[in-house]
Amino acid sequence: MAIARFKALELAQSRPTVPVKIPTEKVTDYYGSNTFNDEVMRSLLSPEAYLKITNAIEDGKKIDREAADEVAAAMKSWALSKGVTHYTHWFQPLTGTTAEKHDAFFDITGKGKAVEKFKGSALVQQEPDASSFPNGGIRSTFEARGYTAWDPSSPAFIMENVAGTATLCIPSVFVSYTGEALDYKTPLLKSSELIDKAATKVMNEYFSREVSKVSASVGIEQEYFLVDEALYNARPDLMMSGRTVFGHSPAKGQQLEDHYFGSIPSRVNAFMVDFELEALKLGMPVRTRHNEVAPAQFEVAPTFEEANLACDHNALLMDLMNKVAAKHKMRVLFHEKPFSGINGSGKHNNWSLATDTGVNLLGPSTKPKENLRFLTFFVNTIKAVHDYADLLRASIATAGNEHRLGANEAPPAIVSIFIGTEMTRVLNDLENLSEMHDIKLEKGDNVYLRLGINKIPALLLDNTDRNRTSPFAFTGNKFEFRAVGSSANSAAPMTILNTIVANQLLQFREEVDVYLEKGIKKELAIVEVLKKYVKQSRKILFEGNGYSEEWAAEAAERGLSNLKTAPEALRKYLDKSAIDLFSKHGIFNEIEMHARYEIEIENYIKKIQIESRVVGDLAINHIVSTSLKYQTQLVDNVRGQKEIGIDPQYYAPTIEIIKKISIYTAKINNLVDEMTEARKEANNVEDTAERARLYSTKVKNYLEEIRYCVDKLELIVDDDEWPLPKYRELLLIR
Ligand SMILES: NC(=O)CC[C@H](N)C(=O)O
Repeated sequence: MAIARFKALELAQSRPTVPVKIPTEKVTDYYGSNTFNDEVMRSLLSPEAYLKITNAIEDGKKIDREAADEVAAAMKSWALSKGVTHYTHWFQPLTGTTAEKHDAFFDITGKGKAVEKFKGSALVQQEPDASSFPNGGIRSTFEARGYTAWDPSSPAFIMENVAGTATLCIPSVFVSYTGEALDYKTPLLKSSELIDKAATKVMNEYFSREVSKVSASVGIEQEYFLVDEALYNARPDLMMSGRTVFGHSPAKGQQLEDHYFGSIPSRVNAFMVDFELEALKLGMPVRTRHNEVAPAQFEVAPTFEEANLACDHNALLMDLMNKVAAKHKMRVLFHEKPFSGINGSGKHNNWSLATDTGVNLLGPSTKPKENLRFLTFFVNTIKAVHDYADLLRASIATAGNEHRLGANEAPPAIVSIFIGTEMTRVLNDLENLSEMHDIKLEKGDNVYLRLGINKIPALLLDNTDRNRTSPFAFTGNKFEFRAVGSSANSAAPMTILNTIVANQLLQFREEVDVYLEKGIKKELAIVEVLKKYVKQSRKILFEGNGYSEEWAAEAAERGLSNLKTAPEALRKYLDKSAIDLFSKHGIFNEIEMHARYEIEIENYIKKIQIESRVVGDLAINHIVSTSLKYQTQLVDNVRGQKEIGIDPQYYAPTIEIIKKISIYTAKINNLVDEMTEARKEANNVEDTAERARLYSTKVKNYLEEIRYCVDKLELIVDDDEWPLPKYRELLLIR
């Protein structure tokens, strides 16, 4: 009997729901209580220091040494009062997880006495050894220095550790000794500044002088799977690669559509309540929880926040979920496709632009003037996505997402935009407007009426259609970038989106200004440029089924890219147009672009390499060995039947099973050998792009072929002997 599997099953089934201590106070009383927030700063800092730090938060102004010392002292006393013993610069290196190195607050004086110490200099900058973080060839190991620097715009927070201790975490950027970014946050901050400048200029010149800041906001829906810890531990593939490399689909998967929004199982509910509680204390506005489409799949969604904060919070939330799940004897799977054949997990990024005067620039309005503003930002976003679709595709390209894209409500690899029937009609009307110079305005004429812009209906959110096969969908007052994978750091795609839209807005201004210089009325000039953009961007708009073969053919005809594999997509980072765009705006220099490409491509190779090794090991040690043992039992059985004179027609089917086992096990043995050879061949290739190509084609194909044989054996071999928890067992979470 497959002892480990059945033990795990028994354990999983007998687990009690872990009780959660619910605070007696209201959420509003403890929301953000573990953050060094505005209220805390106001109460602990001198008015001068408070002003300096708020300027730094809002306008990115530098903080002088004196103020930094004061903030550090305040942070320290606040943290100590909450039982914190250590502090760390908390950053997001390009590994995809968060990093922290804890230092104690106490120091030893010359006389050997312990004193509490935390200076402004330690708050502002730290110098971790950077040599073990991915750098894409920027630094050689002998020049290992890297710096982390405090990002005052994201509040410091207290992370409670399982052992009952707590650490003060200071959100930071991470750069190399020579100044290149080695993290996700640095370019995101730069892109936020860029889009602020570009959008504010457009607002000030054409729509409102009052606006002094525009921020990109993001609401990040996080999908994930939960698996019982014992079952997880009995699946080496989950442990090592984050996904199941084998597993026959269960008789009942998601086909009855009875899980989505269904009642949440009690253990899961306790887990959700528990991590949300911690998240709320950390100032994360988590508001929504529900069952997702696939069995054992769930979602958590906070309301939107400023992009940098939203991305920090999402990275922190994932970390928190992992920690809290351990308490509940569960594991969170953030992989994009942990189970084949059912829904994968995305991280839908709901992106918009908001002014400091409280206006959502992607929100349509009933007022004609405001609608022209809405159309300006709406159409410019479409144009940006049209022009730089490949970069958006590159920004979500990973080994995990490659498994997800193209099926089960995840978008395909072709980037297109869905805007719904209402907005399609509005853009059609806009495009069909007569030439601007044909519009003769009489004195007292209403320009909006003449342009037909007054007619845009206020779109009701509920009215907007949904299209789950679209990678980039307008959902009434924001764009939802659905293609982002569930394990991704959102800062990467958001950096790209901010940059391309900012670049587009700057271009828009130049084009409108040409008309203005000719003395043409502002509204007409704006409409004329938007009209042109709609015409130019037509091919990216698609309302139909993104999975259909017709769409792939039509997209090709339209000239849209269909970058099926991650290596093909990542290569777009090295196009001249991409390097020019990012260096022009100071987001990435050429060295950084190459480094990011190298890191992503290496990561891709390593992931497939790990999967391939896991497949090889499991197939031989677990599957083939078990199958052959079972086959021997069948052979003995047939021999016995023969011996006692049973009519051969009755054991002929058993002989068929014996033959099938021989066929599949032999095939697996051969395929595993060939796959190992393919890996060797790929590993010998110096050029990373070519190596990645070999992994994404040759090596990866073997994974599927081997899986096919293993899944067939799963249907034949005695259930009592099957070593790996089956899909129906893994997916049954209570
Ligand atoms: N209901 C949904 O939105 C499903 C989304 C899907 N899980 C994805 O991969 O993105």
